[in-house]
Amino acid sequence: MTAPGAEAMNALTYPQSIDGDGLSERPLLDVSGVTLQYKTRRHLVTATYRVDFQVFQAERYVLLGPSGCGKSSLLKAVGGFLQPVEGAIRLNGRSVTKPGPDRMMVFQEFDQLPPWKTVKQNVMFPLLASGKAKRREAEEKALDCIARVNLTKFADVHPHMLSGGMKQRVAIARAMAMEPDILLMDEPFAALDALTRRKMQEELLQLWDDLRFTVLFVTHSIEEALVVGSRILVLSPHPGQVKAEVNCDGYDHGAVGGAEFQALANRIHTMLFAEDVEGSGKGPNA
Ligand SMILES: Nc1ncnc2c1ncn2[C@@H]1O[C@H](COP(=O)(O)OP(=O)(O)OP(=O)(O)O)[C@@H](O)[C@H]1O
Repeated sequence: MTAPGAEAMNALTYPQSIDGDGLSERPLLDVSGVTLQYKTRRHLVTATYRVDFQVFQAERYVLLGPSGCGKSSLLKAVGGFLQPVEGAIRLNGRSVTKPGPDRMMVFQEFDQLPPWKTVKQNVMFPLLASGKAKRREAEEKALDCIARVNLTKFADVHPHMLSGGMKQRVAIARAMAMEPDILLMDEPFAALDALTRRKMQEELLQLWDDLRFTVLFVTHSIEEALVVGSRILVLSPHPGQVKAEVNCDGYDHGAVGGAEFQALANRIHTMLFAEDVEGSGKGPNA
């Protein structure tokens, strides 16, 4: 991976191709002009306003913004759990209208694993429930994914025997077993202590190096976004609008203390809280 220069931080640069072959590549995920709202009995809450972004195959794409800017709502919408009031979401050219096995979610809650199932049974469950695999094939796939996240020794134990980080790895293995087109991760490491969080970030990058999956990752940590991501969508505070897009491939934990990393982190910080929303010209009430 190559470290980007400061000029890599071009706002709203959507590459035609990420493999440099000069050919235009269709985005895997195309989010176009998406406004998301919640209707409560008393209020209409606009969570995001006309958000555009595209994710290409094998990208680690990060949604970054302050609390309440609609990151989770965007992820839910890509997951098919929330319908945009305007705009469109397409995966592989097909409109997203409901949840599907091509998009697997990993949440931050540790309780996402049913405690009465062993690690192996947890990983097998979506394969069996979706009809994607019969028992034998599901078991093989599950054991393979469990091995990839280094939990082979724990395949037959129940989740309460595992640390938070290990449970998170099981959740990732379970999602990966489904071979989704895109992995949706909603602040998956937010509840972990700093050391485990760092380890999990490294493990995710290692897994990505091995498997080159596509991931859409939500965080409100600038440092995490820079380390985990290959591109970052910077969102404004509530309601979330696109501020800029940042290319950040090549930063790892070793880069964190460096001047270049800090300069980029500072620029993103300034951008997050700047008044203007780039490329919009219109507010949510326009
Ligand atoms: N189910 C809901 N009903 C009503 N309003 C909601 C609901 N879920 C989210 N919101 C509102 O939508 C806005 C965006 O919320 P969302 O959770 O998507 O933001 P976020 O950027 O993920 O925040 P955080 O980083 O704190 O998780 C917030 O104002 C929130 O209060």
